[in-house]
Amino acid sequence: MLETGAIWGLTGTAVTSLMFVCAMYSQYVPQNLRLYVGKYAHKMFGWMSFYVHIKFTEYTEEGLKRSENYDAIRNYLSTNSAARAKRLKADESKNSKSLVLSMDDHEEVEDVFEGVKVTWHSNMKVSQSQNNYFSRNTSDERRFFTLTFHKRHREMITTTYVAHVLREGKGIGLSNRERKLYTNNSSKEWYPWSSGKWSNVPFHHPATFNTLAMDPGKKEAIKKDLIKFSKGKDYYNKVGKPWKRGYLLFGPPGTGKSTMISAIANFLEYDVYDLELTTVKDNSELKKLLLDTKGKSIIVIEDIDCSLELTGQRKTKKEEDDEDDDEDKKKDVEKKEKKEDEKQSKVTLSGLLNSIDGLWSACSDEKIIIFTTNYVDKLDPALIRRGRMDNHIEMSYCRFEAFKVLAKNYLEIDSHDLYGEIERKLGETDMSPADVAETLMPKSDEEDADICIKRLVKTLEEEKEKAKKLAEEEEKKKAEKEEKRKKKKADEEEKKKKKTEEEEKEKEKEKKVKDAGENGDVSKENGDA
Ligand SMILES: Nc1ncnc2c1ncn2[C@@H]1O[C@H](COP(=O)(O)OP(=O)(O)OP(=O)(O)O)[C@@H](O)[C@H]1O
Ligand SMILES: [Mg+2]
Repeated sequence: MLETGAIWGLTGTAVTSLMFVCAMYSQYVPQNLRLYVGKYAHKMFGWMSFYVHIKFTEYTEEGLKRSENYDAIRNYLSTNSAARAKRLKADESKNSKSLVLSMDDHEEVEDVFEGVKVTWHSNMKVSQSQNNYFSRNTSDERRFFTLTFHKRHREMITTTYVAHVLREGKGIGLSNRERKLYTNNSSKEWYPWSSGKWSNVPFHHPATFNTLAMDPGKKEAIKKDLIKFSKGKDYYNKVGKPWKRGYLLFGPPGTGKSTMISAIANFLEYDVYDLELTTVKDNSELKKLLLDTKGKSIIVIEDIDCSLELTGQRKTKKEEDDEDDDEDKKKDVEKKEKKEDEKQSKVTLSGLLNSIDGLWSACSDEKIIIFTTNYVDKLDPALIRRGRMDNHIEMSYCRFEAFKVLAKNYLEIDSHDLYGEIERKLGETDMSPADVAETLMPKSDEEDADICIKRLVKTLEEEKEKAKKLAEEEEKKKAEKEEKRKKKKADEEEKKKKKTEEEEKEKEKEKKVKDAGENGDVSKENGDA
């Protein structure tokens, strides 16, 4: 029986000999031969082994683009199996809103799927590469996951399991990602090395459907519509419709159109693309911008009536207003308008419609497009027809139901003695939720809910008075205008009458002269005779 000391001695000798053989092998055997031996040794082990290995690399073949599959697997493992790993790595990814804990390099975890056990290894290989620019060697860390399983499960693992891991991992990545607010750059900045067509910042708007003040029934209907849309991938496929939905938000200023967009983005966890049409040069630029948007996003065009000359009606209105002005003034306005038109983008209504339709038919990703406007009547019907803008939502002045939400948000109260009076007054006055919210907000620590509610009652009274005065002034102006119009008409008729009289007089005069001439001729003829 060997003693412990002797065993250690023998082991040490064996290890030293092995190291010596390895050193000799790499020193004296040519590299080509080593590669050859390595290749066949690998093949032989493959034949003998019962296990299959699949490698998923961090970067794609070209080495430039990060592999989406690698990230999906990392997400999957960090949620499902990484808790079992002994060493974890905390990644503070640029696009992730929280820390991602994943397996550290050279760790291994097991996963079980439909009763089959598989093993995931996380590997890291350092390769030396020549940096041409500085003519020096740099080391390059390449990471990859290896999936190992018994070869009798090959069919199930390569199809069902891998698809399951990628799908789950992508889903986890989406819910974990930091959402973005994108704004379009002018085409002068569209370089690959700069921010490209869109610049982005993290999207952190706190608005939610809970804080949005509007009719509860309407709010629920919108939420249901959004849920149905976001889960409707198969349904849209089945009916042959691109997976998109258009919303038109209209209403007076300060009624919560922009707030609603943020609430929708937070509800669905979508990115927001805020498209500023006035910086888009032409229709083709618009198309490129829209095609460069990702799925699970909302594309917003705010104040669509101001972004483009979309309607003929607006001109008509201007013409009506200009009716009373004198010619010089009219010419000045026309000149100014022409200059502004030249400065504006060349995007046209048909260009916008084509881009929207073309975009959706080209890429059927999960996208919502939202237009907002203060004047829905001014929009061309082609722009807002169903199919393009499927859901028309009116954001209205603050009524009692909306007020209750604001009072709960801003003052944390559900009732007050003055609620009855407020309900009546809100029905008589058109005050926007933005104004009500501002009045309700405590302006100092000393102000409590009671003070703020009383201030609102007072403001509502003032607003009612103001509206009354405004209506009276409007009425007066209208009457004056009507008077002016009637006077103008009477003057014109008087002028016309005078002109007709003068013309008649002139005609009579001419007739007399003619008659006199004819009589003169006749008497002359008679005299001659
Ligand atoms: N319905 C609402 N619910 C909650 N807050 C609101 C609502 N409407 C307005 N507000 C408050 O008023 C502010 C202005 O509202 P918002 O910008 O959404 O109005 P808008 O309809 O987009 O106005 P505009 O037509 O001028 O763009 C918001 O920051 C929000 O605090
Ligand atoms: Mg707005």
